[in-house]
Amino acid sequence: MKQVLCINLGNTGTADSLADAMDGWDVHPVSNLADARRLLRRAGHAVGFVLYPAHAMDRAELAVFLREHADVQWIGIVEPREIENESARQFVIEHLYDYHTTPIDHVRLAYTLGHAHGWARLRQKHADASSNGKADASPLVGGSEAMLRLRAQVGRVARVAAPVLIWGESGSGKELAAQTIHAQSERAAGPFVPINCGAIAPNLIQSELFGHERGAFTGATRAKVGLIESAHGGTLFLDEIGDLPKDLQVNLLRFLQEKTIFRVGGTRAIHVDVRVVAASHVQLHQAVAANRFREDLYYRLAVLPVNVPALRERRDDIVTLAEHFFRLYAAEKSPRLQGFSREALDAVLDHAWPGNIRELMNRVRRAMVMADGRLIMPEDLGLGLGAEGATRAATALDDARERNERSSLRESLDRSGQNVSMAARQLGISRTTMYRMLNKYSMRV
Ligand SMILES: Nc1ncnc2c1ncn2[C@@H]1O[C@H](COP(=O)(O)OP(=O)(O)OP(=O)(O)O)[C@@H](O)[C@H]1O
Repeated sequence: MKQVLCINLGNTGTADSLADAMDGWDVHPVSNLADARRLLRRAGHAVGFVLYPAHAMDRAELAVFLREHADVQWIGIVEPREIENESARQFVIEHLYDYHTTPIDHVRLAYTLGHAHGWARLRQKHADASSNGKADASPLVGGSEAMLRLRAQVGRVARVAAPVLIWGESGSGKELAAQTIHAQSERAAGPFVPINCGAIAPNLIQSELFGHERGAFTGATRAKVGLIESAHGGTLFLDEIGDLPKDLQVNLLRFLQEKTIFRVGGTRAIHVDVRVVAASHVQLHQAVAANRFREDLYYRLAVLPVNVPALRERRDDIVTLAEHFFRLYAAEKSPRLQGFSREALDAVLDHAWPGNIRELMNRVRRAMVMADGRLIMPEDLGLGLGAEGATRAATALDDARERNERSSLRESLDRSGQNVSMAARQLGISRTTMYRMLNKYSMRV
């Protein structure tokens, strides 16, 4: 049965009647956007219903969500009095494939849904064909549906100048997606300047980003161009934007609005022409809700949202990527080593990849050094599956993942003599991610 997502943020009744009346369709109702994201990632719906929300805040969040999932054909259900409203009309025009007013005529709605589904499939085939043709041009390896969608999304946002907000787990490829956006944009000949907002000491971040004038503070013996200025004509990649201290969030917002900066200790406004691509491993709207991130800055940055899926959500890519990294690091291997054994590939497919693509890359590199025969064996990858692998098939994916994550953490800590930095390196994740995971599982070092 074909599946249709139904987003209902607060309206009542209509969603249930849709679920009952749409013969031949499996209607998945959700009442919040976190569930909608989860379901979409899992089922990859081609079409969806959107019940036009009554509250402005819901509408703003929904608009961001719909832009993020513009590959889905959305059909709006709107009350007749709402459609008299210009903002509702604009919403429909910008985000929806079609709309119906209540009371719903289910026969007519079924026609629309059928058309929307056909249209979605046509667009998907077209996107597949064009991204296959350009496969060599994109550094984003992978042929899974999720990856094709990501490549198409990256290509689309590269063509426009608005800010991009990339969300994805640690090591999933956010920076590579940002680099690809830059390389495919008009600014490709300009600089790509990455900044990890979480890695710069709080007392230095202002002058690192905005630069400083000579004598601005003790030790400032000469003027310094900041990272934002050094990206002039190119793209500024603000990684882990959620870690930016709140006082600097104001400065960044001002820069995004006015396109000028002031160096620390300076009085001259300097015009800087950069495109901003930000990334975060935490859902920024949650940081907004918790008052850790400015709402106005969030909406400025999230004009074009891009989701990078976790590796476990695109399992079709795992072997392709493992083989890609094998070729990439071929110079480091012994000439005898030919590739992966069947068992090693099974182990790779069985692993939950908490550290995503970076972990896969590091494990393949490690295995290429450890292997002493013609083929990489499972133990060369250091995945430590064993009994867990056997029981895995019978358990829910999430449970299996949590157990794998725990045991990977424990093993790497044991191997590194409880040294967190070393263990994080072995797992191919950052220290921050490592601490987050230790915290999540209440593990102590
Ligand atoms: N689709 C892909 N194809 C090939 N290589 C990839 C792909 N995605 C990521 N990589 C590689 O995996 C590594 C990790 O990716 P990247 O640094 O972009 O992740 P990230 O999400 O920015 O990580 P972090 O959250 O830790 O900053 C990089 O070496 C990158 O080149």
